[in-house]
Amino acid sequence: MRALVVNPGSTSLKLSIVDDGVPVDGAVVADWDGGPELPAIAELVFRNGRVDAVGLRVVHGGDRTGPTPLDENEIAALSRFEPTVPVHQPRALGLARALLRAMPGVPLFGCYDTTFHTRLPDHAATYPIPAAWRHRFDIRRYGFHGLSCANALRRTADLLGRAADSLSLICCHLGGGVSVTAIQDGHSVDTSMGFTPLDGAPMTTRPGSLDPGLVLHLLRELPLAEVESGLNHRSGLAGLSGTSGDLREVLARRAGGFAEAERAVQVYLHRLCREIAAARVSLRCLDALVLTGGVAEHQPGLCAELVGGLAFLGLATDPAALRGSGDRVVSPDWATSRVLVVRAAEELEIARELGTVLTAVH
Ligand SMILES: Nc1ncnc2c1ncn2[C@@H]1O[C@H](COP(=O)(O)OP(=O)(O)O)[C@@H](O)[C@H]1O
Ligand SMILES: CC(=O)OP(=O)(O)O
Ligand SMILES: [Mg+2]
Repeated sequence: MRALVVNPGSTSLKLSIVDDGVPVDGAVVADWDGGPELPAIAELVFRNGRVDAVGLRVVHGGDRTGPTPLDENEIAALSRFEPTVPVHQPRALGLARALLRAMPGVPLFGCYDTTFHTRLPDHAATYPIPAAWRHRFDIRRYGFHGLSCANALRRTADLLGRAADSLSLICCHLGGGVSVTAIQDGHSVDTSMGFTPLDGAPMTTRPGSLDPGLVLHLLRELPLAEVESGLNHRSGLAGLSGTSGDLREVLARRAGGFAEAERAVQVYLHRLCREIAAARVSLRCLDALVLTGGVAEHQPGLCAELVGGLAFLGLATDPAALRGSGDRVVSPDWATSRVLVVRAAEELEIARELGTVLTAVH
């Protein structure tokens, strides 16, 4: 089966062709403005020939436990999550509508970040707020980056020669968005992103967890739209460092001796360590910490700093292994738990999910 995979992230749009589980071609629209980018999609499909199906990463799928065919009704149903996921959901659904028009007759499926977290235990998913609010507004921890977690789990099982459902892992996704997920028995048992992808560790432009009283205070002082845009687009590393929030830029400023950039990195690492330590509480043991996403793939120095703060969990990195490339173990043999760096191959997970649903249909 040849699949076109469309992955709209907060900082880029990634397009891939996956042929029987093997990525054969791709394109990345960096600094993506949210448009449907049909010329880039058309060029990729033209170069590779007909595709059997299209898989679109949709960040919020509610309680959907697997891919669903996207038609006008399903897109309308998914649009109820646009207000709580304003950076991703409207853009993904805009792409869905454009793909339906541009590629009629090719099955289009939504594949969801939330699916991997649908079996979160009740105590991890439930917020301590009035029951009436929880029920009326479907308020619970949904969790995101699940396609990346599923891929990280599969790759870790391969690399460690273990069955996926026997592993206790912490998966740390470090991209435009950042999340930390505790994985046990093959599924998510706790995760740092919550009702929305604003929660958890600081990100490129999002703050991660905040005192709810702080948000209430801002809402008394500023219009809702300004608070919303400030928390989605001007917080996190951007807000701390006065840059775009791209870690390449933050680290370059830090190397140039800018104190705000140094503090930004320290806040980022401290809060990440807190989330990782918190995730450990949900696991029976810790077989491995898996680092994935653009930052994990391209910034070995920062990975070493992060893991340096986690020695109390039995974690360490090996400098020579960190300098290597590809999916790999980067911890020394003497460490109690492994550390791995794995590419965030969400496209492979999406293609795998498509393969499963299409085989079931035929
Ligand atoms: N050398 C690099 N090349 C690409 N991205 C990098 C590099 N170094 C750090 N990054 C970080 O990776 C992030 C992008 O990660 P990625 O997983 O592709 O994000 P997303 O899927 O959210 O768009 C950028 O925000 C950037 O800070
Ligand atoms: C959910 C989320 O934040 O995704 P991304 O990292 O791709 O922006
Ligand atoms: Mg991403």
